[in-house]
Amino acid sequence: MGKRIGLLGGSFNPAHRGHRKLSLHALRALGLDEVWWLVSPGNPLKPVKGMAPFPARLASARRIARHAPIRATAIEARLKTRYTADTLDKLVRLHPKHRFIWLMGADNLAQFHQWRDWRGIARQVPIAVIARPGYDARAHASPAMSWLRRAVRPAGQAKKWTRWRLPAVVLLRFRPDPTSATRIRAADPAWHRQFPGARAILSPPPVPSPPSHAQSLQP
Ligand SMILES: Nc1ncnc2c1ncn2[C@@H]1O[C@H](COP(=O)(O)OP(=O)(O)OP(=O)(O)O)[C@@H](O)[C@H]1O
Ligand SMILES: O=C(O)c1ccc[n+]([C@@H]2O[C@H](COP(=O)([O-])O)[C@@H](O)[C@H]2O)c1
Repeated sequence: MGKRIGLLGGSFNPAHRGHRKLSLHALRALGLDEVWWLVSPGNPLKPVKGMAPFPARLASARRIARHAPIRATAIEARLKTRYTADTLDKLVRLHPKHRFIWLMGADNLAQFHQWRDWRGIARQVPIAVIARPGYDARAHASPAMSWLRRAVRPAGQAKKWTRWRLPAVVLLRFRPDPTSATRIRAADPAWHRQFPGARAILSPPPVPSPPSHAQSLQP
């Protein structure tokens, strides 16, 4: 049966309670069946330096997602995609009965215009933007938002997102959570060591590739 699924892409370097809270809020506000976390093999706009190994980031996401309708996945590693537009193309074709909505924090909306084919993404799936302390003004003034402004839907109609004509954006506001992975890394740069087999990537590998075991990881 087709499900209503929220997709939260992220580096999860590491995953934290902000990810969990925004996902639980989106589940309620959008009437979702599940949220899938797409742990990125490598955000095209972020440096490899300082990025913990994929298995440690995925393991941290699985730990934070426990006992909730949230699935921390290696979908992008399995599909061999890094750009969101490519991931969505493949996911929509792989799961024709499911309905997908893209979730992002306000910081991501502020730089959304730098993503490959961002207008195409907005025409492919609705987008729910979750308020984030310190970023909301920048997100509202962003180039992407000036294009998307006419596509904004009232938050009171958020549960009707499957019926919206695209592009469509809804801004979700709930008690803001100031947690960030940057702060967690600053307090504990070796956070990934708590996950067996985790190694810090201190310099870029010659050919970036997903881990060989990624094929066996659950969606
Ligand atoms: N506290 C938060 N409130 C709202 N959105 C958040 C929050 N934390 C993360 N997000 C959103 O979750 C997604 C994945 O975030 P990511 O894994 O990059 O975490 P982060 O804390 O933003 O990391 P970093 O500090 O390394 O940039 C992004 O869309 C981001 O905007
Ligand atoms: O497709 C792109 O061009 C693109 C550029 C930057 C970020 N993204 C995606 O944005 C999501 C959030 O990334 P991050 O690192 O801010 O957590 C994650 O799914 C990335 O793959 C995608």
